[in-house]
Amino acid sequence: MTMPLSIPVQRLAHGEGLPLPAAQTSGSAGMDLVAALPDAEPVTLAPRARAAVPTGLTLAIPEGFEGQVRPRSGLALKHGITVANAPGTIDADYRGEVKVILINLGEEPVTIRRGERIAQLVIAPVTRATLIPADTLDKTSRGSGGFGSTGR
Ligand SMILES: O=c1ccn([C@H]2C[C@H](O)[C@@H](COP(=O)(O)OP(=O)(O)OP(=O)(O)O)O2)c(=O)[nH]1
Ligand SMILES: [Mg+2]
Repeated sequence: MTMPLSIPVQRLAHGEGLPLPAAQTSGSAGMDLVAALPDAEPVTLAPRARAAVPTGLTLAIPEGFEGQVRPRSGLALKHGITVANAPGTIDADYRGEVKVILINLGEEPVTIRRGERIAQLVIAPVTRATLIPADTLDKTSRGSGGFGSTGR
C-alpha cells in the first residue's frame, strides 16, 4: 500500500510549460525531473564534466520526509550520465530551486536539452535520530569487521 502525500510545488518562470514531475506508471517509485534549460542553451557535458541542471521547481516537502534525486538507469547505461551526488538530498525546509548535479562518466560528450528527463525524485521518510554518547556498545558477531570482512 502506498501512502498518499501532497507536496506543494511551484513552477519558476523558466520552467513554465514543462510537465510537473509525476510517476510514469502506477508502481513507479520516482517522479521524473526534466531540465528547465533555456531552449537556446542546451548543456553539453564533456566526458568527466558535471553541471547543476535547473528543474524550474521549488517544493515544500512535509517535515518527516526528504526528496532523493536519483539517476535514471537508461541515461546511465546508454550515455554514462548519472547524478554526481546520488542520491541528492532535498531537505524538507529547502525552498530554493531543485537542481540536478549531472556528471558524464561516459566516453562521449552528451547534450542535455530543455524538457529532457534527467533524473527522478523519490520522496522518502526520514527518521529523526539523536546520538547519545555511550561508554560501551553492545557486542555483535560482526564486531568491527567491515569493508569485505565477510569475503568477496
Ligand atoms: O542534488 C541536490 C542536492 C541538494 N539540493 C538542494 C536541496 C538541499 O536541501 C540543499 C542542500 O543540499 P546538501 O545538504 O546536500 O548540500 P550542502 O553542500 O551540505 O549544502 P548546505 O550547506 O546548504 O546544506 O541543496 C538540490 O537542489 N539538489
Ligand atoms: Mg547540507
